[in-house]
Amino acid sequence: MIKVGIVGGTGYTGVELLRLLVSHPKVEIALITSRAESGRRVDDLFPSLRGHIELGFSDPDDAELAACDVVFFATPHNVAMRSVPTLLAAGTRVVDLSADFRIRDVKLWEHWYNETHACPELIADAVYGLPERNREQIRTAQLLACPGCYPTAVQLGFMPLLAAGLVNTQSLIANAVSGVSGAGRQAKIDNLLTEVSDSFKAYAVSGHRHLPEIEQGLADIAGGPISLTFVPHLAPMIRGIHATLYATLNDAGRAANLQTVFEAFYRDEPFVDVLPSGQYPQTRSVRGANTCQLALTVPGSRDTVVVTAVEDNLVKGAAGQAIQCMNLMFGEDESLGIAQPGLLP
Ligand SMILES: NC(=O)C1=CN([C@@H]2O[C@H](COP(=O)(O)OP(=O)(O)OC[C@H]3O[C@@H](n4cnc5c(N)ncnc54)[C@H](OP(=O)(O)O)[C@@H]3O)[C@@H](O)[C@H]2O)C=CC1
Ligand SMILES: CC(=O)N[C@@H](CCC(=O)OP(=O)(O)O)C(=O)O
Repeated sequence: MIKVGIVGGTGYTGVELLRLLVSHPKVEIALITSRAESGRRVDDLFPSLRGHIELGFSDPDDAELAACDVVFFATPHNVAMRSVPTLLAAGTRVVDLSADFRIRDVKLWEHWYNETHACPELIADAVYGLPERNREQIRTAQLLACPGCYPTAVQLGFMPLLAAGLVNTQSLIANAVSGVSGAGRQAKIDNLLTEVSDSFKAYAVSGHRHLPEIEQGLADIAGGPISLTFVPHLAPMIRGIHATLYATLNDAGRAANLQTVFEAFYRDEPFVDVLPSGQYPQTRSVRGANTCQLALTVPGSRDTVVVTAVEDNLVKGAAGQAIQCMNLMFGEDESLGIAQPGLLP
């Protein structure tokens, strides 16, 4: 059994890790931390887990965490990087759902996250946890940086086009829409029901923290610099991300059968589903599932290809992808514990 610790078990990604891991056949949850809820039973705070878990929350303690095989950090940025050196030295593997190790350029990270990085020397050792891109490196990773929720949808949507060199790399556009759980569980006036319901807005238009992460990933795929306009939006739904991606086709792109390109690219991927031509994905189809559904269209047979991509921000955008990576890291079937279809209605 894989002995698992979770730091940040009271947040939305933390409780999603719990929901999925309690029925994972190869996992024993050993430790779940929360500073605010230390001492309280997990199923008292989350009655949905009654009968599934007997543990209580405890304060984070690196020595106790180091007794686990793997520790998930479902914490804000600037938390994992304080513990990672100790855990790695003890031989404990780390899956970090936060942004601490996602960006290779430490100065760029410090600029966007407004912090000094606590262990810049370890950033180069971190493997970016997008299995569709880095599967082989993930298998041997000691330190895994899980992608952000928007970056997962945007990279999966653009990847087949960039990998095959079918679009202009300097004029990419991503309009992405998130449900409110993307902002986490902490109390904020902006996230009150009365503020977000029956409304829709763009935010961080001048620059979102996920922009450098997405640009880094897309440049790796394209094999050279790219330029992206990324506009996130908030929609009155609990879970889900819908990304609408635009790219200008080059000569090779105009000549290609793009539906065939996408289907071939993702044919062997268990968690990326290319819809048949003419269908468009909906967030409701992937609620609770580790699936990213994609569709592509060239409106009016002109030069712009439009890709629409959906995922559950808490599953393929966070906890599900983290478990997919853990499965790879421990030599298990990649789909173990995360193969459930979406919840409907
Ligand atoms: N929500 C989403 O859709 C996604 C989130 N992420 C990333 O995952 C991480 C967690 O997000 P989310 O679950 O939404 O966050 P939440 O705000 O919902 O939860 C944060 C958790 O971290 C704990 N925590 C906060 N500060 C510390 C600290 N200094 N030391 C130890 N524990 C701490 C909190 O518990 P306590 O304070 O009691 O210790 C709480 O359990 C973030 O980095 C986020 O950016 C990534 C992809 C998607
Ligand atoms: C709706 C909403 O507020 N979403 C969050 C997503 C942030 C996130 O999860 O980002 P990191 O993992 O990089 O911290 C936001 O836009 O800030």
